[in-house]
Amino acid sequence: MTIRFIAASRLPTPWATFTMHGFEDEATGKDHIALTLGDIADGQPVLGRVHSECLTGDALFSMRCDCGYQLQEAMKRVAEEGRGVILYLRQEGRGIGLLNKIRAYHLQDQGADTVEANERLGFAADLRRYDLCIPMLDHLGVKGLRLMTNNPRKVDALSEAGVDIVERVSLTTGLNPHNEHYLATKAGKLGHMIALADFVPADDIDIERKP
Ligand SMILES: Nc1nc2c(ncn2[C@@H]2O[C@H](COP(=O)(O)OP(=O)(O)OP(=O)(O)O)[C@@H](O)[C@H]2O)c(=O)[nH]1
Ligand SMILES: [Zn+2]
Repeated sequence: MTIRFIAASRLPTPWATFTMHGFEDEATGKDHIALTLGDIADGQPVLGRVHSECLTGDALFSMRCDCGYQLQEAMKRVAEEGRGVILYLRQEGRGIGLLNKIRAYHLQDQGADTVEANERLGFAADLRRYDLCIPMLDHLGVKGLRLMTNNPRKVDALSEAGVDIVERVSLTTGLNPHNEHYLATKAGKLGHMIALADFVPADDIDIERKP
């Protein structure tokens, strides 16, 4: 696998002005990005998130999942700390791609849960890989992560790939009537370490895009 660094630029957001680093995966042709803030190459563990693309949640404000809320919260927390990294991986739909995710959503509209829908389409529940994080983090000089996630498989997969996860930081936000069942399935079938009672409800979150 060859991940090639292409270019970096400023990325002003409502929470901080991040540096955006663009990478290309030469094997798949996919591009991935990292948002960074502060000095993350000083050898100390870095607050971080490894976020999988969810066009519907991240860009279209979908309430079916918690992805957009988690991304916003992760960016906010990194900004508050003044230091951190967010790897944004183009592994849409847990690796099945956008159009297959829409197929899966169609099955979910008819009653399947998120895991059953993937299986009915002939996919495993989760096809993501995390080894591409290693060259990205190496390029950025990150030595260890305090990783914001509720997904134990992500922690294991990243550790197995060679990322030093020094701590798991919970990221429970964005609960709403449309994603309650989805989140319960993640806890029940995918092993996510979440209890619905811990969630910050979506109603309490501002989508802040003021200049
Ligand atoms: N196939 C499929 N993918 C989904 C569905 N809902 C969200 N996704 C994708 O799931 C990915 C996010 O994964 P999640 O399981 O929500 O979260 P996670 O990254 O495993 O764990 P956290 O770090 O706790 O957020 C993104 O790529 C989304 O596009 C769904 O119903 N079906
Ligand atoms: Zn999502």
